Amino acid sequence: MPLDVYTLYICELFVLGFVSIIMVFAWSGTQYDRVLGYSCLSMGLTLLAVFLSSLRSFGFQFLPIFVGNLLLMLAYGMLLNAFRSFCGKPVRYHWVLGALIWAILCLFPGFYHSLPQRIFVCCVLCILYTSALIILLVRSRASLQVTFWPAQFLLWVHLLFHIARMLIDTGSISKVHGAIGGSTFSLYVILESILFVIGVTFTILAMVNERSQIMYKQASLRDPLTGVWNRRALFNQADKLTLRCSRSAEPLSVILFDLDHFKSINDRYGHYQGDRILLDFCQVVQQILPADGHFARLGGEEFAAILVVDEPAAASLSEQIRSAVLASLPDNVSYSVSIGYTTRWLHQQPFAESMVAADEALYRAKANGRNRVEAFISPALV
Ligand SMILES: Nc1nc2c(ncn2[C@@H]2O[C@H](COP(=O)(O)OP(=O)(O)OP(=O)(O)O)[C@@H](O)[C@H]2O)c(=O)[nH]1
Repeated sequence: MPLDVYTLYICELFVLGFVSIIMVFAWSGTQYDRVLGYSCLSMGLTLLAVFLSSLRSFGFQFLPIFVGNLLLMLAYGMLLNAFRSFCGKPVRYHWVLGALIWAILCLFPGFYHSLPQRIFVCCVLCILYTSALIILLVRSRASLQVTFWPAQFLLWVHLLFHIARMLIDTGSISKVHGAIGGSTFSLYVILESILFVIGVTFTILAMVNERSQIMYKQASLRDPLTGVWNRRALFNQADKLTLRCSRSAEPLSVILFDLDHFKSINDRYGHYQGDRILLDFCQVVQQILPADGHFARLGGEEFAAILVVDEPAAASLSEQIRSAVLASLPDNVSYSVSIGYTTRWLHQQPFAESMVAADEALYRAKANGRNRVEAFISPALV
């Protein structure tokens, strides 16, 4: 059974209306996320463009040809803005370029009255916009683990369709009134655009949802002030490292840090300065620790690191950190740190026991005058 252009038209208007409503609800539900905001505008403009295109069957020329396609280019521009916002890029003039080119070309009667030329330019602009969306998607690969490939697939199908249309659609006038573009190829254009609109709507919703989930997950594992891992993340990581070390018979070292007399620093210089010292301390430690070390803020002015290194390496790193902290004078404020560490080779014991041992060493560092490094001494050796 051949596809009927009028039925497809109604389907497209219905689908566009429906996805526009979904987008508006999703946009308000996400506290007016910019990506969804631009997507709403894109859907709304496409709906208007398709409606104006249907006026061709009532004998209109200017509204479907000039205004309809102009709105379609603006809709692509809004989609570009949505993807740029997703990448964290500012919205510039790019989104209006397609519409501008269309408006200028329509000033030439030769172009305005030539269906093949209009189809060719429309295809080129669609290909350019879709290519830009693909490039932006590749740039945001890091924040898209699940949605990346479906989104790529969708955009590549759209791109290839328009390349094929450029080669196949000769612009022969359709005998059926009301076809988008007015050519016999219009049936396929409407069909593809219905599928693209549905696909792009759910892809954008999935992209925004995935990004939020990653953000919330990151936030639940990071310390909001310093940006380093928090206690929960450290313990998650510790479980993995303990398993790895027990399999490979590698040593696991735990180092605990506690800034000295931090209360008096807060009292003397203020809480804001105290925060700056916490940030400085994290910077100093991260410059010294090996890249595969895990460093976290346990709370207040207490920090911990877990590393797959033996005792001499743990002692050397601790000493380096202690002296680097002393030499670092953020805003000319001097501060110091007490450090306790422990190293274990056999990992039958839970990780929490290593924490208790390192804490015991830290307690001795404080008791012995602060600004020093102490190792855990096993009771069997005392
Ligand atoms: N500026 C700032 N201060 C904090 C933060 N979290 C905890 N503190 C302060 O850290 C101080 C910790 O004080 P104490 O536990 O008495 O320890 P201390 O003064 O460092 O003394 P010792 O550990 O014995 O050397 C308290 O005054 C807390 O208010 C924070 O996020 N920012």
